[in-house]
This record gives sequence, structure tokens and C-alpha cells, in this order.
Amino acid sequence: MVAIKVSSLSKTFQKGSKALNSIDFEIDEGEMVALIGASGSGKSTLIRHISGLMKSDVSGGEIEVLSQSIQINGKLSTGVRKARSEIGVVFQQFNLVNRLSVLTNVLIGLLGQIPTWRGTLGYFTQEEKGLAMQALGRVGIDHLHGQRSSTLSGGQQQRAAIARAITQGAKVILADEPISSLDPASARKVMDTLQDINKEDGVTVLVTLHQVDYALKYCPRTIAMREGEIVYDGPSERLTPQFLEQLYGDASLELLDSETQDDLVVTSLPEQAVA
Ligand SMILES: Nc1ncnc2c1ncn2[C@@H]1O[C@H](COP(=O)(O)OP(=O)(O)OP(=O)(O)O)[C@@H](O)[C@H]1O
Repeated sequence: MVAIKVSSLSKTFQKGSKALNSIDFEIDEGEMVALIGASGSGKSTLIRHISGLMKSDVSGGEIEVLSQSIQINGKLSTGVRKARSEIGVVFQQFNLVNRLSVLTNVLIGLLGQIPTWRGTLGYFTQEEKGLAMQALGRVGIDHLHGQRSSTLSGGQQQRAAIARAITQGAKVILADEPISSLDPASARKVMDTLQDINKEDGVTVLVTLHQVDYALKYCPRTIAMREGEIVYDGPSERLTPQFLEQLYGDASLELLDSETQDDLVVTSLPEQAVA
């Protein structure tokens, strides 16, 4: 079954800049796909459209998630609330309500499924709390359940956001630059967690990444964007530094980690220049 279907999606912001230009792709259930591109290429805009947080141009195409319509030609579909209940979104930051405990933040994943009065009063059953604790255990931070969210490190906050998506029962996770402000060790933990949920539970993951090395390590498929268009959609392993240079020119350096950049500079210098 197709998990995410994007057809002829276009978005023009007010000053006339086209952030998305007739984007088409499909992602099957159970895939883990990287979305890469230099800054400003349209990755976040695309994620916001798929999650129904932003509307496309009028006659700007169509998006379906798990065969449920999210939006058509700039109008959110009537079933978008139900469709959203199956989509977990993890942002780069501002994922959690700082003044609430980690456990309560994770329980927020249930808000779409319980009566409004219970959500408003913050009344959750023991069974629901058990589910949330299990999810926190899954991402390795159950010992932090009672802490205020503001006290967590960046990587722990991302893992709490993933636990919220697990508790929500999300079948699709959209993660928008979940590791871009993290040190390498924390970034690996977050990516390991996403990979675990993808492999063990079959959850479809679309993750935007700034650097291609994480795409190579974790995602069999990469969609690469440039100036609002898809310039590559295929196996991540084909994204060698040389191929990235063909796709992006000088901007490709932004997508490579510093070690790979150094290698490239050395190998591309004339012999006599490498004294
Ligand atoms: N709310 C907005 N109003 C006007 N222009 C916007 C808005 N949001 C994004 N844009 C523009 O749309 C284009 C795509 O932006 P977007 O944030 O999607 O890129 P990105 O690939 O996610 O970049 P980054 O990696 O830096 O987050 C950019 O030119 C940006 O300036």
C-alpha cells in the first residue's frame, strides 16, 4: 500500500517565490526515506504540506497519506483530522511543551483519540500512562519520565517526540531535520530510534536531513530537492560526492560532512598543489 502520495504539488509564497514546483512522488508503507537538499530547497515546506499544516496553491495538486486525502488544490480535506491521527510529526525544535513533564508530553500523543474533556483536564488512565511509559522505554528515556521537558538535552527531546508519535500509534512519521542541532552521538541515537521503529513496527519514515552521510547510513532511498524541485529520487548509495556535485554544483559541499569535504578538496587539487 502507498503510504504517502504527492501529485503535482506546488506552493508559491506571497512574494512570488515558488517553494515547491509540481512535485510528484510516492512512498510505500514501511519505507524509510531521506529528503535532502541545500538550505531553502523546500524540504520543510514539503513536510508541512504532507502533515496538513500548510496549504498548497489553488490548483496546487494533491496529497494522500495512507489513501486518505490530506489536501487537494489548496483546500484541506474533510477527513484531514482523522488522517492526521496516523501521522506523527517530529520537528527540529519546539516539539514539547516545556513546562510539562516528559510523560505528559508523550501522553499528548493520545489527544486525538480521547474525549476532549479528559485532554483538557489532563486526565489519563493507568493503561494510557503504561503505554506512554512503554514508548519512553522504547526510545531509552523512561527514567526521565517525571522531569520537566525543558530540562532534557536536545537529543532526549527528539526521542521524547518520537515516543509521543509511538503512543499516538502513528503509522507514518515525518521528521523535519530532527538531528540538525545535535552532536554526532545524539544524532545517531535519534536516527537509531527512527530506524528501530521503521524496522520493528513497519512505520513509514520520511526524514529531512542536511547531510547525506546519515541518509546513506539509515535510508535505503533518498529524494533530493533543489529550488523546489526533485532532482533525484532513488537508492541513497548512488549519492557519491561526485554525483552530488553534478546535482548541486558548489552547493553540494553543504550536504557533505567535513571529513568528506576535506577528501574532496585534496583529491580535486592538482598534484603539485598537494605539497
Ligand atoms: N512562510 C514563508 N513565507 C515566505 N517564504 C517562505 C516561507 N517558508 C519558506 N519560505 C521560502 O520557501 C523556500 C523553501 O523554504 P524551506 O524552509 O522549505 O527550505 P528547506 O529546504 O527546509 O531549508 P532549510 O534546510 O534551511 O530548513 C525558501 O526560499 C524560503 O525562503
